[in-house]
Amino acid sequence: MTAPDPIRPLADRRQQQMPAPVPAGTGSTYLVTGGAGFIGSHTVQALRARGDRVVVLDDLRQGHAEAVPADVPLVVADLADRARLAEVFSTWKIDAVLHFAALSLVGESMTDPIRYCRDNLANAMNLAEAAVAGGCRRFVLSSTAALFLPPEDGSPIADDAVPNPQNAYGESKYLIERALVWADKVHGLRTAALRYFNAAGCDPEGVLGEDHDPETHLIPIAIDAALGRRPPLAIFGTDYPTRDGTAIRDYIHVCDLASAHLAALDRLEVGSCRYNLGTGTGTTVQEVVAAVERVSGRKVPVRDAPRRAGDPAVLVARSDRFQIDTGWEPRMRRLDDLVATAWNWRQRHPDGYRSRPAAKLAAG
Ligand SMILES: NC(=O)c1ccc[n+]([C@@H]2O[C@H](COP(=O)([O-])OP(=O)(O)OC[C@H]3O[C@@H](n4cnc5c(N)ncnc54)[C@H](O)[C@@H]3O)[C@@H](O)[C@H]2O)c1
Ligand SMILES: O=c1ccn([C@@H]2O[C@H](COP(=O)(O)OP(=O)(O)O[C@H]3O[C@H](CO)[C@H](O)[C@H](O)[C@H]3O)[C@@H](O)[C@H]2O)c(=O)[nH]1
Repeated sequence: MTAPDPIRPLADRRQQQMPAPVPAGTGSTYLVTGGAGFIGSHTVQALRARGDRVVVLDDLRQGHAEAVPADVPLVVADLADRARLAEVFSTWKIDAVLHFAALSLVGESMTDPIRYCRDNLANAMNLAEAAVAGGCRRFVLSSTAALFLPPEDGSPIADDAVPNPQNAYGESKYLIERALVWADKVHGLRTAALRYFNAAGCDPEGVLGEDHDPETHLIPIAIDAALGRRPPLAIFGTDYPTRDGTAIRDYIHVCDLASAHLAALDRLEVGSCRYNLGTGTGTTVQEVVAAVERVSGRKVPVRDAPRRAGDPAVLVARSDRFQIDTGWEPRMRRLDDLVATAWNWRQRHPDGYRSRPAAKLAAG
């Protein structure tokens, strides 16, 4: 590569094969896989806000080029493509990898477990191999609460709880965590496995949001049901042993997860680690519905439905160790505030990223 090309307009970026290197500057360069997706794009925003250089790799199967800032190189590639990965690490000097790109739906993993275990593990290993060959020493893995069999009493799950996945998605992430232990022991690739609980909400400015096709996550579905943009919300399970019979999750704001990644990158200077990331507060499906109704001022039409395969009754995190070790803490603690950010995004982008004009995007 010679002199950097100017960043191309959005329409061209979807076809872009290998963008120009980031211009030289100070600070680190981070490779964010899945950086056009929900949590990845918010993390790119946080990295850029503190002045870091970022390269995004995403094949856009779920992600959106519009979610990647115009001046951030976007490599449109599948992690299965090892030659492209090697090219990325030879084009840029990558200081750390943040690995978000994965198959990540609990329900789908219970109908296609082999694909989940194979693709998630193989793609992560392709990436780790390219990182090691490229001299990269830090790797942050998007892991999950689905690693755990929740305690019967519904108490918060600590970082040192023994993993016991209840679905193939969780198993695939545990396989990656295990394999990366060996990448550290043998190759010195330090890894932070961040087990997020339920990521939710959106950028408070309403620039970035959650836009999946199909959407499976509770809060955006409840919002669209309130708006009459989809059928009534199916409540998966009303006979759980919880305060109102619906399942309990720990909803953590996506911007708090993004800031946790910045803290984890610093934490990796000390060595490999694994942490649970949540708020420590459990919320039922019914309580989420009530919050959407308060924030939107609209009724959320609902219907009772059977439990979804692989769904535990209660998943709540203990993340005090991460807070003690790094000083990080979740800032968006009120459910209504969190839901309001998702509502704000939907108001401003009724059709998701498609609502956003490309010209405006390229500018910011
Ligand atoms: N959303 C949650 O509540 C949650 C909770 C725990 C863990 N996680 C994990 O966090 C990560 C990000 O989740 P998300 O909700 O932002 O998902 P997302 O689907 O919005 O983002 C994932 C991105 O990765 C890309 N991608 C997927 N497979 C790819 C491949 N083979 N090659 C290149 N790009 C690929 C997609 O196009 C998408 O842009 C995932 O690894 C997920 O397992 C998410
Ligand atoms: O239409 C819906 C959608 C969801 N739910 C319920 O709402 C809760 C949250 O479901 P989501 O689909 O929003 O999120 P999950 O808990 O299934 O999974 C999310 O968090 C997990 C960790 O807790 C994983 O990491 C996963 O990647 C991520 O999608 C669950 O009890 C689910 O059964 C419904 O009742 N109806």
